[in-house]
Amino acid sequence: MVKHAVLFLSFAGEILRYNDEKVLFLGEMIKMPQADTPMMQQYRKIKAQYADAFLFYRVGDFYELFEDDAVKGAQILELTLTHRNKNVEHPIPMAGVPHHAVQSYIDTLVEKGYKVAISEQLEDPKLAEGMVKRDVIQLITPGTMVDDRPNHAKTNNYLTSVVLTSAGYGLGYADLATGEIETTHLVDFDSTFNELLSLRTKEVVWSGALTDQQKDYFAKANIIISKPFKPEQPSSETSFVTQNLTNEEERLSTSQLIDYLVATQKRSLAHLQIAKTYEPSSYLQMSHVVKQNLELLNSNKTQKKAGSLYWLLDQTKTAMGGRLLKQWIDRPLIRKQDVVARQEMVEALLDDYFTRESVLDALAGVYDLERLTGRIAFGSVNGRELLQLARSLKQVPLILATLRQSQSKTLLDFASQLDPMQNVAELITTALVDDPPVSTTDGGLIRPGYNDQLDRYVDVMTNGKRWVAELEAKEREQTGINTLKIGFNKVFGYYIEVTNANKANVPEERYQRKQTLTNAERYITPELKEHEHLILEAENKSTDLEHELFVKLRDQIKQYIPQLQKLGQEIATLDVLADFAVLAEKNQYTKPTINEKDQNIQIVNGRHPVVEQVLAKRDYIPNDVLMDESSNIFLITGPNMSGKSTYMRQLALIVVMAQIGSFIPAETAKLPIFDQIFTRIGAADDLISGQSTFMVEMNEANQALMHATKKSLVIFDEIGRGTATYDGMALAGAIIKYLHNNIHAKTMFATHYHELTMLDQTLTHLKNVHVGATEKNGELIFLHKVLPGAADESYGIHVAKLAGLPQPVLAEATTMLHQLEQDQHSASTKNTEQLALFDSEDTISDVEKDVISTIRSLYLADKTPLELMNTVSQWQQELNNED
Ligand SMILES: Nc1ncnc2c1ncn2[C@@H]1O[C@H](COP(=O)(O)OP(=O)(O)OP(=O)(O)O)[C@@H](O)[C@H]1O
Repeated sequence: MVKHAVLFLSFAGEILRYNDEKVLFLGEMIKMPQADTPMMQQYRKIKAQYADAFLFYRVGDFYELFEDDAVKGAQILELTLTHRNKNVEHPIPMAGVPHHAVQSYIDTLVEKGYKVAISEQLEDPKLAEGMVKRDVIQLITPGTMVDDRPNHAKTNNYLTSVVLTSAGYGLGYADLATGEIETTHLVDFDSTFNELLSLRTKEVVWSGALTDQQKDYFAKANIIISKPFKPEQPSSETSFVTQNLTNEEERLSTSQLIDYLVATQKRSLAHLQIAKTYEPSSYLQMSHVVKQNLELLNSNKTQKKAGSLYWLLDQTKTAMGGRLLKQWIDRPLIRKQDVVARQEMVEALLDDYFTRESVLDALAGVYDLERLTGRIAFGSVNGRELLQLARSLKQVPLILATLRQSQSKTLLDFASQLDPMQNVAELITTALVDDPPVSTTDGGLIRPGYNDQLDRYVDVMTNGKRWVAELEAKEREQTGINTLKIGFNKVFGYYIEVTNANKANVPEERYQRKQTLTNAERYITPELKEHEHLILEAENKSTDLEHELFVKLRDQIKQYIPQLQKLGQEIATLDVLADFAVLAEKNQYTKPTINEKDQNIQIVNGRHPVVEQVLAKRDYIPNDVLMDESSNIFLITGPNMSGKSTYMRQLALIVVMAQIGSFIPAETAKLPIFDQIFTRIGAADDLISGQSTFMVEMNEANQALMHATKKSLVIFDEIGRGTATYDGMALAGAIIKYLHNNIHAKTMFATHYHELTMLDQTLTHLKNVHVGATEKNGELIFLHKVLPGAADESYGIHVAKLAGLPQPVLAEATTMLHQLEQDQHSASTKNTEQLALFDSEDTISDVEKDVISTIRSLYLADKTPLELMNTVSQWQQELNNED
């Protein structure tokens, strides 16, 4: 009995869940072997087209997952895994989510790198004959997810697309939320992959083959690779977006990108913009690793925004400004006039307190115009969001009026480009009420007076409701029942309700009993039903009409998408520049003078922008950076923790800030324009390529040696640490010499190898500097001041003391240090001689040259081990004879 009850309950559950399906069909489903039900056949047919996605299959009020999707989905989403018809031999696993909560489940899956295909019922199940038609209405993937959560608003989500032709790689990317599209062409896989990392893409549409190693790189970088969709005919969107592209790789990759968007989105994409081309070399180039090392967007430790340059700089008022600032940090400028144009705006806003404050106030009222245009294009915008658009547009005249009052030509010029688009604001505010509901289909959206027909319906409804209120009063009087009331519900419509206590006074001849409750009876009368009909009809018609009017309004605004996007970009620019002005004032930043004639750096009292915020400001010790031709390379020594890294990073961050147009943390500064920044900083292993620390170190050094120019900035922190001391020192020395003789890039090189400080005797453009520290009563005091010359002592033991190592260990280390210093005195003299070799190939004797050339030409496979030993012994003799 109990078993039967349980069975019944489980069927009842299914019936409830499928209450939108035909009952007859339900019966069929339960009786038939599951694999053969028409529904499962339909499911499988759809699933076959979306094999790499979770298929969310709509059944009534639920989205169901079946079979493998159900098993995997239940685990990831923590859903209860059930089975369809547990009695058959192979019950089908299933798991479901209620339709109203589906978004959070989709977000979770997509964030984890999966794709989700949404299969909807395409007809009303009540009207459908037989099987309800279903199909996928959208494929949501990591690169096409439009994340509307507020804390994601300042982040672009770029879908990328790559093609490979005989001429090289084409790369296109789009942010579906805002419609921005850019494209470029690149020569090799490495630079393409680096660009993908810089874009922080989660999904790349890739045509062509990939090696296992390349696939591995993508997997480690959490980038999923999707196959392109190849349409039979180019879509209108593709033709529109690619209309200006002449380069073949750029055109192909962008077409592939848009084809993918069209195929997955299956909805209007009217907000997609005409693709812009860009050259990575038109910006200050930094590899993804360099950006990470410099903590431009995320802190190295936490991988979060806090502690990064972006974190420091981002006080923008709008999400659009936040996204633009990120893009600027990713791509600093390299043309002086572009930097100066931004600086002029910052200066104008900084100098004019009134203008700045009024602009900031107005910006605070501006919503995300770019993303709103996306929602308008998709057709998913609601009344509240259209009003957000209108309210944002109403801020533009305020901004304009403020800018126009200013004395600054730069601000006046900026104002002259702004189109306030008040016609769009008017369209919206005349059509919509002040506080519309979220839904666009339930009425309550349109302002009275906007449409005559709608006003007439509203009249009927209000009159009808007034009539009902009057009827209630009249019935109370006639029956003498004071508690009589007229109510409404969706099932019974209007009814008269009388409590049980007053039942006896009901005029049975007029009232018709409709429903019995525990405490009351409900009645209807013919005249009440007649008015109900009128009211409901007007209500139905008015909600339909309101929706129709709303869609018309939305379509009207759709025509203005390009202008709205342009305005969004201009407001974002103003937002970031006003932000720079605010920071300049708050943090006492100064405008750097950009020099084009030479590569000299003159920073007086510079500060590290992030470290100075973290420390109490008065604790930060400013430092100069004065580098000219005669001092292209700074060799920096000093104890651990003294501030070597901070000093070097300070320069790199100041360069980035200057080239995005921001003012910088210094008293005064003259800076050249840098073309590239290279870094080797810290011991952060390269997680993506899985290389060892030393290999990463050498690779990064190699990037600089191969690609740096006179105009580049090279920051090397303790190169050579990852291998044996002399090995490392020799490599470090050779690298410095190569940079010095062949590249002439501005270089900062921090090292613990004291022996390297000798290089200043032979390398004329190298300058030793050290970060000062002093001892007081046996304690180490960091001065954090960068001073000329090399540091003369290693303070390792003092740092160990600061770290709290036990006293006996410190005492023992001190004794051993003295011992080693004595023992190694002669050895170090020899090392110095060895190092001198870097600069003295000429001092190699003829015998040594002979030995070297024999080693070079020796073909090892020809020799037995014994012969080799004899050869080596002969060399030894020759060399020793020479000594
Ligand atoms: N100019 C400065 N003024 C004040 N404090 C500073 C300054 N420079 C560095 N510091 C402080 O010293 C700490 C250590 O600095 P940093 O990491 O640059 O030292 P380092 O010499 O590179 O050390 P290591 O050789 O161990 O890598 C910083 O976290 C910061 O708190």
